[in-house]
Amino acid sequence: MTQTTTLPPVLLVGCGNMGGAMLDGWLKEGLAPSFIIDRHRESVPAPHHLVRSPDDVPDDFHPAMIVLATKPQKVDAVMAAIAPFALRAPVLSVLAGRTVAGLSDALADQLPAGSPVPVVIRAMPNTPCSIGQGMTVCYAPPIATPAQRMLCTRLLRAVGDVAWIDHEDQMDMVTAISGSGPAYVFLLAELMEQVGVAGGLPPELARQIARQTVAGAGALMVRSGTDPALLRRNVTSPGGTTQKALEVLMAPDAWPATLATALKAAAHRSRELSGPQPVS
Ligand SMILES: NC(=O)C1=CN([C@@H]2O[C@H](COP(=O)(O)OP(=O)(O)OC[C@H]3O[C@@H](n4cnc5c(N)ncnc54)[C@H](O)[C@@H]3O)[C@@H](O)[C@H]2O)C=CC1
Ligand SMILES: O=C(O)[C@@H]1CCC=N1
Repeated sequence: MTQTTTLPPVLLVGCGNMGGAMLDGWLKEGLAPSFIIDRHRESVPAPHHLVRSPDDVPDDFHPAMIVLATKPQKVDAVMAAIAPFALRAPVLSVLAGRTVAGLSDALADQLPAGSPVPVVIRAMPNTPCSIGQGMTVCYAPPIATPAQRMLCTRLLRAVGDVAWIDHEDQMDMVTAISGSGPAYVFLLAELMEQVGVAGGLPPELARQIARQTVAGAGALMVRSGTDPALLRRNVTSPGGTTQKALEVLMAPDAWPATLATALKAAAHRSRELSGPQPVS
């Protein structure tokens, strides 16, 4: 029998691709009545409430967690309105780049002098959260309490795996790997399909074999618990077809160099996003 978890209420600010993926996962697990603030989303299922602005959230709503999931460049617009809620509940930010100190200062600037310091916890999830297969890495500053960290783990564990880091600067490389990573895997499926079609396969067949190969390989890695290097060797017959392809892909100036360059570019962009954002 499946046990239904009831997750505590959240105030979700921004419900696009990532906020929506987390919400999808939380809804499947049983989320207590929550408020979702988004300008574009059309509906959320009852008993949850969709509003267009933080000003539309009733003062007597007491979320267990405020989850920030707007674009990093758009979050400043909501800081003033969510600051009062940040006095009652910790803020969980999934924004790429934006640091705990930067977000905490931005919130504190909106509060009366002498107010308690808002607690901001940073997380980097990914879109497979929507099916409970996410990977989220979290960082909490020393002022966050064990209970607040546990609450983050509980919410994020409901939508996938969770890991914690002690050094916030590691979040840039985490973002490059697991935050952006699903896009690289989807690109692999896209490219294999395109090469298949260019090589003369019927498009439907090329699509089927590319997608199922990516899905099946990921599932095998997880379910077997086997090291991916061994799984790769298990496919590679000496003198066979795979070896020929891997000699191309694993050449030092091929995938090892390309992936390193790509991940460094993503991590660099994450660091850039921590700085002042242009007004848009
Ligand atoms: N898309 C992804 O795979 C991941 C995204 N993130 C982070 O999640 C955040 C959101 O990214 P996406 O979901 O991809 O963007 P998105 O553009 O799909 O979603 C952002 C949502 O915020 C809403 N929004 C914008 N301004 C608002 C405001 N003032 N008040 C209320 N809602 C507002 C928009 O209507 C939109 O639905 C970003 O900070 C990103 O760095 C983190 C991990 C993975
Ligand atoms: O592309 C981005 O900036 C966000 C962060 C990780 C995934 N999407």
